[in-house]
Amino acid sequence: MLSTLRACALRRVSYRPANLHKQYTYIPALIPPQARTYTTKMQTYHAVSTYRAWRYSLPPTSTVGVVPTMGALHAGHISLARAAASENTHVVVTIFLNPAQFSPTEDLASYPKTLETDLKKLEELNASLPDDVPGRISAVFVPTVAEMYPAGIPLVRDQQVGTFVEVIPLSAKLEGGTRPHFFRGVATVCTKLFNITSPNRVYFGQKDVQQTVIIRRLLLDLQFDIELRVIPTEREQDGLAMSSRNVYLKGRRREVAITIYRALKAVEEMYQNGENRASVLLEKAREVVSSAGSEVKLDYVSLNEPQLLEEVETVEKGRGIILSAAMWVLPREEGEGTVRLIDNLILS
Ligand SMILES: Nc1ncnc2c1ncn2[C@@H]1O[C@H](COP(=O)(O)OP(=O)(O)OP(=O)(O)O)[C@@H](O)[C@H]1O
Ligand SMILES: CC(C)(CO)[C@@H](O)C(=O)[O-]
Ligand code: BAL
Repeated sequence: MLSTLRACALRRVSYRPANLHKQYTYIPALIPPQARTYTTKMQTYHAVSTYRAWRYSLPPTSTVGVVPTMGALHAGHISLARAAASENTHVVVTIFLNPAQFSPTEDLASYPKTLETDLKKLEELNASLPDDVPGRISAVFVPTVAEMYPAGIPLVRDQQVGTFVEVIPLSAKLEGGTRPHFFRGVATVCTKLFNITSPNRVYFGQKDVQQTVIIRRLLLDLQFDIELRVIPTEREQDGLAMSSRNVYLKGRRREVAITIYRALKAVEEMYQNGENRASVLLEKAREVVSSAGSEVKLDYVSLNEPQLLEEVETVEKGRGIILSAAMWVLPREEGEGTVRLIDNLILS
């Protein structure tokens, strides 16, 4: 097996589990020492042309793992970058607050922007990675809106011109019910980012589970030669999924935010105790959220299979059924906005 892997690495052929009928495991020694980049300084690129000049200068033995983000980095993003460093010679983090995935009534204007701290966190990660980790963050791609959308990008869909990517009907389900514009914006920007950054692998978080299902489909349908990695959700001590938007939650609102995770865990426990009817399981989640009072409101809770996101009536073992929910934390004081949280667990 080792020689097969080494041959794959040297020919820059993807090492796919399907080839080996085995679960993927990373073996650091397979990355040739000459392709390692410990001493490379992390560079920030704002233009597609300068990024590409760097990307095309890499030796063919290099592998590039890309972590797309909207910035305001937290431990969840860092775990994606760490995973990318563990199996690529170069990690590229993209930071782009993508207007196309926001509706005119959403929080594009107030979304946290912390570029300086973000870059510092990535430098710190680089410094903390042990020697046997083959990759480092070599590049941070921080494009301007004009660079990504040369024709401009008004938030009103009817006013948008240019090329857009839609993954149907997946994009209309779950999150798409409340955010119909959302996945068109995500699929479009990810297609652009993949074309620009030329990754071998891309890293997405389980927290945005529908996004991972859509990206998997997009990679397949548009024939991208890119492997998708889905990284487990990083959580706060009480279980709240880390999210850039958590900075909006202070005091009492932070306390009640945990309700979404409690609801999912209550369903998981019920399932583990033998209940597998979706209607009963989902009712349990609704009960947990409604008993938390009027400060939170459930948007949806759903049980879906992981390929087409079809709703299921019973949770069958071994299918990786997705239990997902979205919940609003309502304003308490003048000037506060509603905060929408999402979370999910896989019932396996
Ligand atoms: N808690 C987390 N654990 C693991 N990955 C995460 C976590 N939160 C976000 N990610 C992943 O990081 C990537 C970039 O996400 P993004 O920049 O939108 O951050 P976010 O915290 O999800 O922000 P938002 O508050 O807007 O939802 C996505 O693939 C996302 O799934
Ligand atoms: C994938 C992404 C960076 C596209 O803007 C965004 O949807 C996110 O951060 O999850
Ligand atoms: N990670 C999700 C990005 C968004 O809500 O726009």
